[in-house]
Amino acid sequence: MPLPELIEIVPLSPEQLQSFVTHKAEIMVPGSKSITNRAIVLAALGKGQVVLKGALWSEDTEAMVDCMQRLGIQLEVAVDPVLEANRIITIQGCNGKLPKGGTSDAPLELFVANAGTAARFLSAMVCLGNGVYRLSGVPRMHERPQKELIRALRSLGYRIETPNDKLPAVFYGEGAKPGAVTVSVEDSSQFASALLLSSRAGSWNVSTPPDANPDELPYVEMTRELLKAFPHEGGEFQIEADASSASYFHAVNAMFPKIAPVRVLACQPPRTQGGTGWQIDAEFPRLAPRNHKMRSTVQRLMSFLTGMAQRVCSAGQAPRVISRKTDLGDSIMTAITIATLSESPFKFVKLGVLRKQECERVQALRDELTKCKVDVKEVEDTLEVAPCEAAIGDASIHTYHDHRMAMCFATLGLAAPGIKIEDPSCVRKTVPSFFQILSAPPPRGLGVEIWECDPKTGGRLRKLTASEAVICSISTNRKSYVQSRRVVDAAALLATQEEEEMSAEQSTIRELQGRIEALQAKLNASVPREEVTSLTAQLRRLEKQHEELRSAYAEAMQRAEDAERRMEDATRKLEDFRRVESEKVPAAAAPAVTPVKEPRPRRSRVAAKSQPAWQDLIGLNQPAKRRRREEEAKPDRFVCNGAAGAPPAAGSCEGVGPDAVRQPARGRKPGAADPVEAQAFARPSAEERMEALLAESARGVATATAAPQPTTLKHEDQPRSRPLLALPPPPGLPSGRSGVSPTPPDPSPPRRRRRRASADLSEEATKAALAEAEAHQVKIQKLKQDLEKKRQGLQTKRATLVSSHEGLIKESPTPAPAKRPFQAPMPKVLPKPVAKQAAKGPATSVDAPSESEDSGKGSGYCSKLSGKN
Ligand SMILES: O=C(O)C1=C[C@@H](OP(=O)(O)O)[C@@H](O)[C@H](O)C1
Repeated sequence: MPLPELIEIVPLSPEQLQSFVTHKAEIMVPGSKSITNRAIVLAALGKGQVVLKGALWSEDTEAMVDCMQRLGIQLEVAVDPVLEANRIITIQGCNGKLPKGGTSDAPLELFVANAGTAARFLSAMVCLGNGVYRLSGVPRMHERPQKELIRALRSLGYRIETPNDKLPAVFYGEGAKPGAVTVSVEDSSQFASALLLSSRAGSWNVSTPPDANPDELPYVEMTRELLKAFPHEGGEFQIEADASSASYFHAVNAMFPKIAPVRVLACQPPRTQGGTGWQIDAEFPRLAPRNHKMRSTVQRLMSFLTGMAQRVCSAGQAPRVISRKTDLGDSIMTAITIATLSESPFKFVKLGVLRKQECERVQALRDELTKCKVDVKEVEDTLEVAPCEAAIGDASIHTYHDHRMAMCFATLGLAAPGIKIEDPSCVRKTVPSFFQILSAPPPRGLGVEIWECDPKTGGRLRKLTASEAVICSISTNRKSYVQSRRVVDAAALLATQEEEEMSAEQSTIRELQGRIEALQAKLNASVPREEVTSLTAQLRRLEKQHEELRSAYAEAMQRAEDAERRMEDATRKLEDFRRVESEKVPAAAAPAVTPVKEPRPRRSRVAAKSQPAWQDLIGLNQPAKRRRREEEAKPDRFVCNGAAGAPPAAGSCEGVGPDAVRQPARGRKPGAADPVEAQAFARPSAEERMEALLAESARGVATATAAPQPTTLKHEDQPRSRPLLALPPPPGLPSGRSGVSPTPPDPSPPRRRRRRASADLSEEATKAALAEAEAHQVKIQKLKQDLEKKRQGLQTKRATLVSSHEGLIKESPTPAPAKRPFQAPMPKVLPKPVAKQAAKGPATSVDAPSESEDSGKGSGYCSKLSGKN
């Protein structure tokens, strides 16, 4: 049964503390994880049978034992009568020859959970095997460094396959390969330890870089010392209690120094006090920050005097510095957690490796201590902790699956109230019995009150008994161990399979993405950006000019129509005048002829509009027009004396038409005999007035046709010889306007032509403008054709690329990309409308014009290209 999700540690009460004055808690710390896992490797590679006593039984050592069994190493796990938390492990050495190995198709799977020692030590060891091995762990283990070790092993000639120099990785066991190797310990000292542990069997000469300070390599030193002390040919080996695990109980003494409630049993003293010195953390009791408020009077007086002396010497209290490299190992986390209880500030330095361990420990410590209102600062790889001014505690501690985070803060909770530990079961990694020791009644434990809390509200639910505080995953015999392993294995296998599937999917996705990017790049490269841009700009310019011409043309037409209207008015007036004049002719002089107007198909205004003569409209053919009008005014036949249909008699009315009517008036000299006539002739003659009106309308036409020309037009450049009206009309004008025949020869006399000089000029201008418009249009057509060709080429390319991309998508076995509808890669450089069309998909390709194109509404690039503008 695992521990509850959230527990609260109740600080030791004054009564509890008082009870420890007379009866200290006597705590046995389980075996060292580091030594246990080293000893298992050494025993497995050795010759005879080795019995390991006091071996730690925790997640990390279980992982190692399990891997050994998978490798075919004969191994027995038995209860250790000395300490429930330990085991006696009997191992039959394989003499450097691993019995089992997999194939490249089915490598032998080794799952190391989050055990750094198992991961590193086994990486080196399996290279000595015979076959293929695949090492994997929990996700965090796959993030932890492995690169330098893999590099070193490769340099010795071993084959290792890993995409990122981390786990999971496949190792090819090729037996011993004598050679020398230097390995850096910057990321982890375990790299050097791993090589050293297998160095005897592999005939490797392992060294650390010459500049590496041996004092900074306590764990490598531990390995070297073990190599010397281990019974490689068989025998018994006693594993020391774990000094790092002991640090939590020594910390209780440091927090309550006056009472020092705990006696920590079976732990090696520091080397200076006759200990083996294998474990750097044996130094913890000496270096641990002490809670000054809880010190005895003598201790406080001593501390006061020391502080005074320090203040006098350094004008301020210098922080105490503790280094992760030379002073403490894993137990530095314990020191950091309780440092705030000391009266002096602390500076913990060289913490870089902590960032790459079970979690990012520097940040984790900083964040969780800050939650507890501890004044802690992270400066590069240093944590600076100030003495607490106010009360600390009252926080729910996130443990990041890190056993040491849980144990450090639970320890702090014995002095600081309101500390709750999330996921306390994570202590199973190295001290599964940790909370059992805390809660067990003295002298086997500290009798600490532990509450199960509601994970949501944080409220207390119930007090745990000591037996409930045990993590039951600890198996007591081989059988239960095997059973528990099966469960763990199944879960691990599932996790590994899932991970493999995921990574396979991810790599397929990555591959596809790469191919898409390559295709996109290819597509981008195939589009001649500059050319398209300049052609588009040119086209826009020409379209603008064309537009200007069109509006100028329309304006000119409007003015011409106005002029024509005025001309018609003038003609009407003239005719009226003539009628009046003719009525004045004496009846005798006038032949008795009544002009009968035959109905003739006269051009209606509407008809005239639909079929106008261009010259008529702008007044260039006024004489012709006038003749036509006069022609129309002429009676087709004359009725003499009321006899319709008979030709007039010779001498009387034969051949007499309107001219005959006019003749008398013309022949007469305007004189004063007739006052009415005199008055009439005092005014300008009809002809003169007609002339004036014509001139006026011609002026109007001239002004109209001299409509503003686009400044860009070069008049002289335009081909003048081309018949003006053969041009297609500018777009937007009624088509009838363009249907007129070429200009007939001008029948007007030279005098009239002179009068029409300005009109002629404007005709020239109009001709030139239209010729220029036509030239532009030809140019535009040409450009459009070019563009169309290019665009079609690009469309074809794009279609090819898209279809090949779709092919790729179809090829892909993964459902992931298929879930997302494929977005055809947009040729970014295409002009907007093309891009729009491309986005619509292949259905609106160039070959199948879009609806908007058909309906003529398309203002897009394609509709323009297909000449619908
Ligand atoms: O060699 C060992 O047994 C260990 C080395 C240290 O790791 P790094 O060298 O990776 O810091 C230590 O933190 C770990 O708990 C045990």
